[in-house]
Amino acid sequence: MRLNPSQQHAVEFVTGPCLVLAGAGSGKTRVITNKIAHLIRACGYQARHIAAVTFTNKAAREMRERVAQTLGRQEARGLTIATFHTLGLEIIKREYKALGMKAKFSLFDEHDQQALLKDLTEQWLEGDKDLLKQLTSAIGNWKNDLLDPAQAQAVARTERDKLFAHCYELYDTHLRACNVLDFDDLILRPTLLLQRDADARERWQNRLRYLLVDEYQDTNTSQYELVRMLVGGRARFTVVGDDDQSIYSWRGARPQNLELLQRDFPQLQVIKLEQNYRSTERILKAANILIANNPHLFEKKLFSQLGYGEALKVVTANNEDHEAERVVGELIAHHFIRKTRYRDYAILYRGNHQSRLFEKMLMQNRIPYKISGGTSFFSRPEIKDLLCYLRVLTNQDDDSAFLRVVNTPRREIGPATLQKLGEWATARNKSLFDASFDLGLSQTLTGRGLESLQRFTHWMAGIARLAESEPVPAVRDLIHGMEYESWLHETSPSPKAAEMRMKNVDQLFSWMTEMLEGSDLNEPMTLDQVVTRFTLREMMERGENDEDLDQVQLMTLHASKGLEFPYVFLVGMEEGLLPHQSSIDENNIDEERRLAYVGITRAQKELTFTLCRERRQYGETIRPEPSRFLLELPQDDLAWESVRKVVSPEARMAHGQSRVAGLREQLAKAKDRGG
Ligand SMILES: Nc1ncnc2c1ncn2[C@@H]1O[C@H](COP(=O)(O)OP(=O)(O)OP(=O)(O)O)[C@@H](O)[C@H]1O
Ligand SMILES: [Mg+2]
Repeated sequence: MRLNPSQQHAVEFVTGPCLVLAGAGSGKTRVITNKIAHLIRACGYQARHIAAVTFTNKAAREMRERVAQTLGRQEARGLTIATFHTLGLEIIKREYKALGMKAKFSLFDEHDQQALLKDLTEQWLEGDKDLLKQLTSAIGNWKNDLLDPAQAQAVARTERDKLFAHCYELYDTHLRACNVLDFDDLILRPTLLLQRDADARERWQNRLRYLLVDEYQDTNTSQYELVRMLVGGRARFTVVGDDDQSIYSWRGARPQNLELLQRDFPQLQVIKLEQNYRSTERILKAANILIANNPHLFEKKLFSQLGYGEALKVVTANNEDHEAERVVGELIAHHFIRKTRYRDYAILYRGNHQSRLFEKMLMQNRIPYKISGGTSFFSRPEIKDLLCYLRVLTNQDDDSAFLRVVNTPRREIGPATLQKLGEWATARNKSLFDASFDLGLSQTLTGRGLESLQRFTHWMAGIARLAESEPVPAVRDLIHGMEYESWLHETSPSPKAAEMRMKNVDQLFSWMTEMLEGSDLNEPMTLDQVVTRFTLREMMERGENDEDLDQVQLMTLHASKGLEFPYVFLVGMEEGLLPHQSSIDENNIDEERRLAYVGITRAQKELTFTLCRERRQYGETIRPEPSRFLLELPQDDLAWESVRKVVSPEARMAHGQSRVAGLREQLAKAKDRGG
């Protein structure tokens, strides 16, 4: 792969510590992948002696692919390309004895961690959510700063911090006793081990002889220390980063680690890259002007030669439904007219909760999409449950859906009953649902099991009959009659969680209603069609290796780091969302500006911002101000869509319909042309 002279220099400098400090899209990640190949091909390193660390699993996967393309799978075998956390886990797995752990340990996710902390601190915090949150982040910060409970106690100043340090001690004791690790332990434990155990340190320095770190600006203290321990005095490493893209200070990331590096490794070679190969000049100019409003540790320049490019669009929507409609509408038209792939588009947002309506619009319009990072609506357990009910409703031969719903919520239909039903049905070549109506079934099944089973299937059959003529009331009866809400309350960790889940169920119901009855954008559909649409979506969620599929990419700004897309929609450009309200309150606008910078610099060819005039928030309708970042951009390069005042619902309907008709016409034309 081609490299410019500075990149070439960064790749070929292998005799000491190396820092590549450069702006977005300047080829830092490309330097890393090329350098891996160079180390193996030209410097005699074996692949198993090289480790490259990235920030997300997605980034690690991409890097593995890029390297495999250059080197081939054979030569790349044994190479470590991992996130900090998976590298930490790898060390722990091999060093469990030195760590004083048992071979079998388990990992706690955030959920487990919260539950344990809540139990342990009941007498002090009384389950107070805010305090629990503060405690969790205090413990996280101490761990990221490599402080054990005693050290935390020593640095605690306020009464609150002293109490928190005490809780940290209880928590730590508990984890150790149960042989459990939390997320932060994956870095903390190996780092402490390498600090104190010279043998272990030597083993790892011998094993990993060259270390490369991408997105270095987001390392925190413990991660930096892990790097320092792994590279040792030999200091054979390359780290690349951009202080303007530091967006994890809330997890303890310290851009000052860039300066520390210079202090700890005086022989550090610092290389700057100045050409951006990703974005049009206009996109890059906007990004540069925005980020110039932040204070800077390092001077950086960045230019592009990819042409000036199109103006950056700003779309003002009436509300968040309209925003999703506009984005998806634009995307479809653009896709057909320009004959692009769906994977060329990304919809980026500040918070996970913003994805929902975009999902809905994409799903309704049958556009394949993929949510990275957050949980998609369709992979939530309550939605899967309900989908299985709907599958049974529309296809009584669907045995696997039947098995999922027959005892959810619990109806005392046990495994023994189901097994006998299964044998009976198989022998007669019937579906489980049909077989449950057989009179002869009482020969093999008796008592409560049979009674509950038949009560269930009769009830479902009744709903299915109603669904043939009146699907909306039928589904309403279904949700009501299955007593799902009380089941959710029994099985959810908290009343709040149960409420959230029920809200999701209601949401699915309202989407279904809209699809069954038709809307501005969609013809009415049959229940079969709606269920098939949902099921397909849910199946796609389950696909693991779908990186290659042609899907629109949805993700948070945080998750988009390091990636690039030809066409980017940056949505929710409003005060309160981006910058986020909590950062406005804490006067932490610089970090939000870096987030916006990361978002803008993901775009290669075209960038569209959207914002809403009105937005629902905690049950109220608010009228947000446009994001200050929009106002900081060079206005000559922005194309603000002329503001239309569509007020009355009739006018809005008429407008919606004519727009959709226009869109349909455009699509038909595009198709005629062979699109
Ligand atoms: N010398 C080059 N010639 C042509 N294309 C290049 C060159 N260097 C990098 N690129 C391309 O430019 C794009 C950006 O590169 P890369 O992702 O490595 O940048 P980066 O500095 O890591 O960006 P970020 O800061 O967003 O992580 C990629 O598509 C890459 O293939
Ligand atoms: Mg990169």
